[in-house]
Amino acid sequence: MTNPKPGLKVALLGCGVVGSQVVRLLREQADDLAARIGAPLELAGVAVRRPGRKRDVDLDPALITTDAEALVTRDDVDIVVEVIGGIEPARSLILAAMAKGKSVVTANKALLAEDGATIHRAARENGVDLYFEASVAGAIPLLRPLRESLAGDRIRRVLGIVNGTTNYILDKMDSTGASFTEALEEAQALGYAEADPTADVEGFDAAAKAAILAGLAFHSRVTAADVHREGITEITASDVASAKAMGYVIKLLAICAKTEDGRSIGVRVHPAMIPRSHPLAGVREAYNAVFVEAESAGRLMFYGAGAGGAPTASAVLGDIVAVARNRLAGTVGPEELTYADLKVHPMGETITRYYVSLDVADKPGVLARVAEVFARHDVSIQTVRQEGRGDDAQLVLVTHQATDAALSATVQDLGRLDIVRAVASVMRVEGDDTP
Ligand SMILES: NC(=O)C1=CN([C@@H]2O[C@H](COP(=O)(O)OP(=O)(O)OC[C@H]3O[C@@H](n4cnc5c(N)ncnc54)[C@H](O)[C@@H]3O)[C@@H](O)[C@H]2O)C=CC1
Ligand SMILES: N[C@@H](CC=O)C(=O)O
Ligand code: NA
Repeated sequence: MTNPKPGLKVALLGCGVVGSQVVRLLREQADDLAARIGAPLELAGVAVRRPGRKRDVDLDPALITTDAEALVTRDDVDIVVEVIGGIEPARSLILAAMAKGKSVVTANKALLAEDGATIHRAARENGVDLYFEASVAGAIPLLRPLRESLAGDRIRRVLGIVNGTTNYILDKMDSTGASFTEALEEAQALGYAEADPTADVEGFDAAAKAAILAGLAFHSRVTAADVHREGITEITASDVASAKAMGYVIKLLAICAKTEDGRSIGVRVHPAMIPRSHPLAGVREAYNAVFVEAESAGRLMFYGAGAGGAPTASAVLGDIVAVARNRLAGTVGPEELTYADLKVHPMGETITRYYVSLDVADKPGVLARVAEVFARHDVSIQTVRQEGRGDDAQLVLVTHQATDAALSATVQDLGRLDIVRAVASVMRVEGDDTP
């Protein structure tokens, strides 16, 4: 095959789980990529931290460098692919590359959620591309559909499972009755969770993704600090069993929603019970799935692998092809739009439902006193289930919709009642309105 145009040179930053698969795919699919782009791609260099390390891919020693800054500013480099992760030196390297006119592809959700403003501004000012499909829900085409395919619609809500590790843990707890610790150990043994899994299990990874999704969906600036975040470390086998008994399953959800009046948005990540009939309930193991609800398109669901070297590299390669085509055409893709400038409202204003499990004294009048606390805060109860256990009983209540502030004030007051031995568990209930 002859290629009519000169090749485009790609500099790769980081050669770990994702980077090594990017190298493999660039190599294995070189002819297809050249045909699709209209010019060949050439790996100009690979910046690594430890050159001697054994990797999943063989690298020509001549391509390896530890001087990432020199690589990204080299005159012959067209596209920089950043798969190092973290804030620094990733941010400085991306900015240095853009200042030299290179387009950038990154999978770095942490950086985009913390300081996306700086990176997007640099792309705009330097007239270069910034593509980041791999940063949210790995292989799943999600950001490009939001930025491009749905550019003619109005998005109301984005709701999904965007962290594979926590979905694997919750799925194992649900299907085998395992404890959180047992399920986490399994996830680590299978390589889903990091040795330090804090970013996954405490919800930081999902919160960064929620910030990116909300920004794109609602054309507003949203950072990780704006996202209400709760992880899954407190979920017990007994919570999972109670959810099951009531026809629910517990999932870590990312929810980005515009208020009814369209004046603000809520962005939150927390575990929630969803009905077992909900499509997200069937998302098993480490898979991700995201619902997008738009005014004209209605409900759309995106499903697939949210993590892993090859799946994530697939999204990176898709971005490289798009950026390469843009460069050959002398253009750039759509830039970040924050014209709507919607503010993120506090969690207390969010409308949601609660599941509340109380250990109470098993004597007459208990239910009435508990119901009075709900009524005092104007929270209506949808269902009550009571199980006697000798002197004690367990009372399980599910509410109708109310503000999160009213619900949490209710729970606080319930804890003060002398007949309540313990507030055993509290969880939000979501998805009853989504088929
Ligand atoms: N692994 C996955 O499933 C997914 C990862 N991502 C994102 O992709 C990025 C890369 O993730 P992984 O490949 O999993 O991480 P990793 O830790 O396997 O690879 C990162 C590599 O960068 C190297 N590195 C660190 N500092 C460097 C420097 N200054 N110069 C050159 N190399 C340096 C590290 O030595 C390491 O080999 C992160 O932003 C991550 O959030 C996104 C979606 C899924
Ligand atoms: N740790 C993340 C990987 C991709 O973003 C996850 O488990 O989903
Ligand atoms: Na994606």
